[in-house]
Amino acid sequence: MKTPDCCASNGKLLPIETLHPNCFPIPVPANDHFYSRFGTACLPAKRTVSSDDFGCTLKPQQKVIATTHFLDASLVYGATGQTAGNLRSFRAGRMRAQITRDGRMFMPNVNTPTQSCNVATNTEVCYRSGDGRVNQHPDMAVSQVALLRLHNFLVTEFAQLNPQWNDEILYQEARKFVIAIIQHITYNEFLPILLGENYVRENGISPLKQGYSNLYNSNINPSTLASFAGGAFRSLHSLVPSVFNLVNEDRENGGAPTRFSEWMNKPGIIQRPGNYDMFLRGIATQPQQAQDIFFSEEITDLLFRANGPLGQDLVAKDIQRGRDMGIPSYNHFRTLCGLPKATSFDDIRDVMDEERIERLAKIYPTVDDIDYLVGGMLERIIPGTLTTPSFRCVLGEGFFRYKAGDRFFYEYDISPGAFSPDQLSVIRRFSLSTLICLTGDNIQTMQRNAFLQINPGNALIPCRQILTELDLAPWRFQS
Ligand code: HEM
Ligand SMILES: [Ca+2]
Repeated sequence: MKTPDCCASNGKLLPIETLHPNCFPIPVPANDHFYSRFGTACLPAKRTVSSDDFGCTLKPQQKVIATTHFLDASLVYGATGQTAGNLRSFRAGRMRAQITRDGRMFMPNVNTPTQSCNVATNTEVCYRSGDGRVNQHPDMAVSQVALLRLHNFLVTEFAQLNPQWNDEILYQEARKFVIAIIQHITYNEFLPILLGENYVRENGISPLKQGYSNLYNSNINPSTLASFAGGAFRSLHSLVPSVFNLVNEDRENGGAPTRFSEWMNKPGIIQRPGNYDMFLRGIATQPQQAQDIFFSEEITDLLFRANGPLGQDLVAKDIQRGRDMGIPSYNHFRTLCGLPKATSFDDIRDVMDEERIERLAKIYPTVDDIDYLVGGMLERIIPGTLTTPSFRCVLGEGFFRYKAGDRFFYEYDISPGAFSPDQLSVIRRFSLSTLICLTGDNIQTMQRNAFLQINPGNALIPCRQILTELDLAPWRFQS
């Protein structure tokens, strides 16, 4: 096993005074259900990058976000001009891509896969995209392939509609479209499921059905909230499955399910014949794990284990990250989210079951010590949502700000590049199922709402039918 950073090579804790200041290891109790088998008393963890690391002495210290704050498709195009430039072909607006011998498009490979992926040779697949996490697991890679294919499809269509458009115009128009559909799918299909139909409607989060939105407010800071990235949004790690089902057109298993921890940082599996479509159908078919206090052992015991017997614990890391980032305690978020401040453990009964409160009271000295992530996870789920009261208001606020604070958001007409009303109605009809149908190698059917299970009210329909809604005529330039 590789010697872990910030822990002794035998898996024991090092004396705190000998640690590098950026070390923040996680102590493991001797009776841990898994790690104790290996005699591990210490899980390596490092402090997050902060304003201090950039020589900024202003206090309080702030964490630094390595991507962009906005929903701007930086996973596809990169978060800096330099990355964006490296990913473009500078020909006909296209993104760089690799085309397999049988004509299928994937992201280009990094130069040294052995350094970036868990692969044995530099000839194996390991992708380059706008976000380093592209290779983290097969579904992440598949989602990025879909967006890359969408971009390169759009530039071909736009060039036919507008033979006079040059590389730069084609690239920017396609990029604008891809950003808009990520925003639209997120706000129209995903957030009602996460936060609840009524909540998104009542809090300005839902997209409009027609016309331009006037929600933009230059006083709203759209930066990612620490409590959002370092707390509330991580709660969805509970949904992560232990295997990915490979789903064929009959919605049956078309191959052995792939075990998560065997395919972390090893994306080549998606290029095997038939697999790209089977992963993509799997995203829309396989149920997620429940949003609850249970997590897959693939991520609590075996995260990034490479080929070894033990890995990292994502949930322990998430809790540690909250402390690292100085996220206030659970009680603080109760008051922010409209619940009364708890003066004792008994006061949390309004949102939490007794048995969980008792367990918390055994671990934390006072009710003010409960970590935000832990308290939020243990609250009762709000019916019709995937979240709890102390998470929902932070998630809602975060997503509200990404929209109300982004003057380029697709529903506004305030920037010179705003969509025309006709273009906007095409974007508004675009769904995750459109993306899957359009970018699959040979996917024939999809349910209308790909976030929800196939059922009589959300039945499989031909992709042909879904794709008739994608009419790009409004992109014909009229002078
Ligand atoms: C599918 C498998 C997933 C894996 C293996 C995974 C893994 C990770 C890892 C390793 C981190 C960094 C932990 C740290 O050192 O602080 C992280 C952070 C995070 N994850 Fe996940 N994750 C997954 C899915 C998700 C999902 C579905 C969501 C929410 C929709 C999510 C939201 C987040 C957020 C918000 C962060 C913090 C990012 C930041 O602060 O920049 N993750 N995840
Ligand atoms: Ca779960």
